[in-house]
Amino acid sequence: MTQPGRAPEARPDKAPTAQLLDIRNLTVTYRTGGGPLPAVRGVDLSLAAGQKLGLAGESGCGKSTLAASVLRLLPPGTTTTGEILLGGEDVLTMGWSRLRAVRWAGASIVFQGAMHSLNPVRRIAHQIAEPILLHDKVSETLAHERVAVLLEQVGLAAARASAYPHELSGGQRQRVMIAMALACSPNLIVADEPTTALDVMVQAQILRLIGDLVAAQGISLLMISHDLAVLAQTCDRLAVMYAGRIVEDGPAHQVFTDGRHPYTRALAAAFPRIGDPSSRRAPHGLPGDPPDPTALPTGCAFRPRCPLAIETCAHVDPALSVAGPGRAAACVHVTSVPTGGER
Ligand SMILES: Nc1ncnc2c1ncn2[C@@H]1O[C@H](COP(=O)(O)OP(=O)(O)OP(=O)(O)O)[C@@H](O)[C@H]1O
Repeated sequence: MTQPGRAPEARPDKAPTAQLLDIRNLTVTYRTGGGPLPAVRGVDLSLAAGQKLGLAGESGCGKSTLAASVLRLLPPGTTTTGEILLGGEDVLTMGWSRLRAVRWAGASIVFQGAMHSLNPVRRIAHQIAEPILLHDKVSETLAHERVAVLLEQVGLAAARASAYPHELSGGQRQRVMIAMALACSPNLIVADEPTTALDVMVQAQILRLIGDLVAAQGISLLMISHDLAVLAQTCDRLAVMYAGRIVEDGPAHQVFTDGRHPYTRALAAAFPRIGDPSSRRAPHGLPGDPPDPTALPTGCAFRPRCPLAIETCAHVDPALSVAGPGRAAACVHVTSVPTGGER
């Protein structure tokens, strides 16, 4: 599906393409002891050059699986069908040497929990320099000069270059991960719950940092979170995922304040708006639980939790359809879901 996006910013060394990332009919099925587990089911999602797309949804809906697919980081035995076009090349079918070249330089990932992603016994300067040395084939001296620039960009003093990960705070470690993600000037950064486990103040700083850096450098961003409010603050566009499918997609502010799918509305109501004093209520969970991916209900997967479910919903699993200018939602009520206006 194609959505209008923010105009790409000037980036002399990278030619902007209409859709930098174009995911078509992606299905990902894990092999488990209990049989095949469909984690992503026929997803279409695209991202324009320079655009910031947020992907939201509750735990287990397939967000991380989708993120990992973009760089083919899924466990062996996982079946993936469809296409993931990155700059026009299909990541799912490219050879290993091309895939190695695309990782870091074409697209990079910032995972949640930097402590698990960083090597505890290597100084951070060496870890940030590693992808630069691997991809850009520059001298050690030049690589370390670039590390100093990157550290400054992510707000860390150059003196921290010699630190080991355990000598840094959680927020500082996440800044190191962002520096690594930027190291080879990728076209796309995928940030998978980049602020989970950080305190609220630090979360806001890190989100602002990611948003500012990608905007300044014209990098596209796919940011993943269960928190729609966080994504609405950082991204231009939001896609909402439920039980392995995209159920809504549209401009960030509109999706957050006036969701067209009942799940989007429930998710938006479950999180307060950051920095909005009128919404300082505790986040509350959605009633019920997401379905077991191996035993999905018939028809619409959201039906058992949906306040608007009707008989048709037991038989029809709706596809995404137009729900306004630049908007799409997958619900039989798509034209009749009452709009709530500003929350
Ligand atoms: N390696 C794996 N093997 C088998 N099943 C998996 C694997 N990784 C994830 N799953 C299952 O796939 C489904 C989607 O998981 P995924 O982690 O992609 O969701 P998520 O929305 O990112 O959730 P979270 O926010 O908790 O990370 C879940 O049912 C999960 O249990």
